[in-house]
Amino acid sequence: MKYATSSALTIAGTDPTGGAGIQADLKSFQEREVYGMSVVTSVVAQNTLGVQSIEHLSVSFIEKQLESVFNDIVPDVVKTGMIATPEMMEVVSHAIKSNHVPYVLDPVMVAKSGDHLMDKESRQTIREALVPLSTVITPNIPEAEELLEVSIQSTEDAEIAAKRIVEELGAQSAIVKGGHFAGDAIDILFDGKKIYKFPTERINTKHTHGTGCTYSAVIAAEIAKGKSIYESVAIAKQFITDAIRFSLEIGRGNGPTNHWGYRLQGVPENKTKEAN
Ligand SMILES: Nc1ncnc2c1ncn2[C@@H]1O[C@H](COP(=O)(O)OP(=O)(O)OP(=O)(O)O)[C@@H](O)[C@H]1O
Ligand SMILES: Cc1ncc(CO)c(N)n1
Repeated sequence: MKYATSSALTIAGTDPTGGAGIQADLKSFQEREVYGMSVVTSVVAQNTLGVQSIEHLSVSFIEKQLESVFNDIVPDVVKTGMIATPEMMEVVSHAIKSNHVPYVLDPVMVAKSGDHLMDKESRQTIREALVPLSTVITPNIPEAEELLEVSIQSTEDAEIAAKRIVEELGAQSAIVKGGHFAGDAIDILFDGKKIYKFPTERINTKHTHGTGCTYSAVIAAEIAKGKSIYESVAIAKQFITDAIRFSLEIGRGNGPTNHWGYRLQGVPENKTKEAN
């Protein structure tokens, strides 16, 4: 028997330790019961301690991978993460434009460890080549600051930033994530009409490697199923909160989130450990 499914394609870099990048995206798609596909842009030697080295695939080979996917399975959504150079952005932009698919843009610039994942020129190109194509863009505070060349110090600043990313840079909707603020983790969504706030209590943990990748991948998975932006963000916010709350004791640095954390809600304490 064949079983109908939605599908999602991530175009991003890798994390061989499985917490961020393509690996986090595929785990998230799977948890949300969406068929996951991936096109690799850069192979990153990284772990929970930081980034050790990066090798970019050639633009022509990225293009070949995109053709292999789109000539066979047109995804219900595309999500992009690490796209390191302007040339890579051009081929990705072409694939998204010619296939008219919903597009979740995670403008990955710097890893939690502080290592740069994108060169300086690309931070300019992303604004022109990718932001106007996005159904939703998911910057953290430093990324929103970089996109708009402003300083964001408060939730009110984040609201203004989300609006400006839509009205001035041309995204259809924008979520400015509050993970980098002190206090509650409040994400701000502007969907082109209204501002919505998604607050959660900050979980006191250092294990937040790959939170942004996981969050945007879940948003993408829900959009693939036809959910609204608001519903997709609400589901993703719950998912990432549980993934951080039940983060895994693995690795020697800032450990990964737990992609099956949401399944542990209500599981007896002896089977789980609160993150700390
Ligand atoms: N300590 C925390 N407690 C609760 N929620 C958090 C915490 N840290 C991040 N979040 C939430 O996780 C999601 C991802 O946001 P974050 O700002 O961490 O992304 P990011 O910096 O792009 O992540 P990364 O670059 O490491 O993948 C947001 O919903 C944010 O509010
Ligand atoms: C490949 C990749 N994409 C995104 C991030 C952001 O956390 C990371 N660390 N690595």
